[in-house]
Amino acid sequence: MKYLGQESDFANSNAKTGVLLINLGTPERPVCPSLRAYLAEFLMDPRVIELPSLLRAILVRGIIVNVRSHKSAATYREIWTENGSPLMLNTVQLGEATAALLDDNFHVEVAMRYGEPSIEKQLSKLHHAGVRNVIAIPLYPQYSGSTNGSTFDAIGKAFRKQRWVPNLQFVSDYYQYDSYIKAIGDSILAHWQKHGRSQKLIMSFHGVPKKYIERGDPYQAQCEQSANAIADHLRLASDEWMLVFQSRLGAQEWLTPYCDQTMKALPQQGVTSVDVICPGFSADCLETLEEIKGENKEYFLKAGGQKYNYIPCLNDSPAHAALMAEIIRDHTRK
Ligand SMILES: C=CC1=C(C)c2cc3[nH]c(cc4nc(cc5[nH]c(cc1n2)c(C)c5CCC(=O)O)C(CCC(=O)O)=C4C)c(C)c3C=C
Ligand SMILES: [Fe+2]
Ligand SMILES: [Fe+2]
Repeated sequence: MKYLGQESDFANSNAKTGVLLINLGTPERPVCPSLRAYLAEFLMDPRVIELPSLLRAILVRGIIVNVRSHKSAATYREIWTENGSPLMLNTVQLGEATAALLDDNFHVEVAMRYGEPSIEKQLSKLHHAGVRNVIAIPLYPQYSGSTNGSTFDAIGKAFRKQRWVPNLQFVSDYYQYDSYIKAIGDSILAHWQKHGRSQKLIMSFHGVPKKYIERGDPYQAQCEQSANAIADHLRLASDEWMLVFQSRLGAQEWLTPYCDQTMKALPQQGVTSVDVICPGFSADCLETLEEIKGENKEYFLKAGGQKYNYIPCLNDSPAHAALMAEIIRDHTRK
């Protein structure tokens, strides 16, 4: 049969709202074969690497997957916990904390854009629970085609298989929510109260190739607005904070200033203590724990820096769950 569905769907259908919290994904295990599968699925997404498909296949399957899987598996092993990948654990816990704030009219599931649990599988779970209204929240506060746009593609692809497509509210971004800015700002204040304050606050966002912005991706502008709002919330002067972009891949130009170059340069400019936060990541993961908390700390200290404090993501904190619940209520069909 071309479309999925059955007659009992009528009897099962109910007024419940299904919520899907969607994060990027993570390899199944921190070993080379899992990394190969994960990186191939992720990087073959045309939204992530914008190249003609044949060129992308040559680059990804022929080069990146082969070159990167081994090293990437080793870095994942450094952050892996006995319960699995931090990104997965933190996201599942955020889902549970969010569900606890909602009443029985809501059914919350967590999905991953790449790997498991897949968007298709989790949407079908909601369908079997009788849900006729779905709110999908990609867990990236700032919109980029490479993340939020790609998540939308996967939802559309899954619905293309269903006979009875539900109502869908897709949350394109949520960087403008006061509760988001306040949650990040307050987590920085709490960190300062406990550990003291450094000379500069560094806000590091995942980068994207510069040409994506030139082609109309609003990501950079949304990161800048978020960082400015967080700095305003903390009443910081312009020389007390800085926005940087991390995680670039390949030879082309990505958004600047680059995080790694900044960390290597700051001590020479007289900045020897920094607090670093990643406001664009909803859950701690490889990119925050290994790259920011580990690798960039090393660059900074090696360059003469003395104090480098990493401030964790919002993860399953009460303020983060409350933010999710607020977004869900705002997008619930009246
Ligand atoms: C061209 C490549 C990439 C683009 C564009 C990109 C955008 C992008 N990614 C995130 C969030 C995350 N990325 C993560 C890992 C990761 N990202 C890339 C490449 C691109 N990302 C790679 C190759 C990897 C894998 C890790 C590695 O081998 O280094 C993760 C962490 C996943 C985890 O399991 O912990 C997140 C989260 C955003 C927000 C973004 C654009 C805005
Ligand atoms: Fe990424
Ligand atoms: Fe990275």
